[in-house]
Amino acid sequence: MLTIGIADTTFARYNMGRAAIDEIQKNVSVKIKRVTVPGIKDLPVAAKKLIEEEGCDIVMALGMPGAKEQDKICAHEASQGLIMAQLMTNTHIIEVFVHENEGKDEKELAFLMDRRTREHALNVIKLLFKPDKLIQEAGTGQRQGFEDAGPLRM
Ligand SMILES: Cc1nc2c(=O)[nH]c(=O)nc-2n(C[C@H](O)[C@H](O)[C@H](O)CO)c1C
Repeated sequence: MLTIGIADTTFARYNMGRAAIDEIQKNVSVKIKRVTVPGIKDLPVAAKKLIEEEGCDIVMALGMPGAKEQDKICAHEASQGLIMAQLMTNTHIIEVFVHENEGKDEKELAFLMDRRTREHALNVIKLLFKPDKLIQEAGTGQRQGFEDAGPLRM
C-alpha cells in the first residue's frame, strides 16, 4: 500500500494536516504518516525523513508564512529547502503554503487554508494514482484555494 507523508506546523493558524488527512481518506485507501514541526523552515528535513526513514511515496508540506517581511524571506528559504529535498530524494514534496495576508479576514484565511490544502491533497492523489488526469488538466489554469484562472481565450 502506498504511503503519503503529511508535514505541517504549529506556526500555522489552521490545522492544515487534519484537512489534508481528511481529504485523502475520503478519496483513497493509503497509509498516512504525519509529523508536525514548529515552522516552515523545519519542513524540508521533516519531509526528507518521511521519505527516507518512513518510506513515504510522496509528501505534503503544509505551512503558513506570516505577514511580515522576515516571514516572506523565511518562506523563500523553506521553499528552497523543499526543492532541495525533492531533488535529493527524487520524490515529490507538494508545498502547500498559504500566506497569512492572502485572506482579507480570519474567515477568508481559514477558508483558503482549508480549500488549498484539500485541492492539493487531490493533486497528490492524482500524482500517485491518476497521472493521466493531470495531463487532461494541462493548461487549464487550475488554482488551489480561490477560483481557477481558466484557460486563455483566443
Ligand atoms: C520569521 C519566521 N517566520 C515564520 C513563518 O512565517 N512561518 C513559519 O511557519 N515559521 C516561521 N518561523 C519559524 C521557522 O520556520 C522555524 O520553525 C524556526 O526557525 C526553528 O527552526 C520564523 C522564524
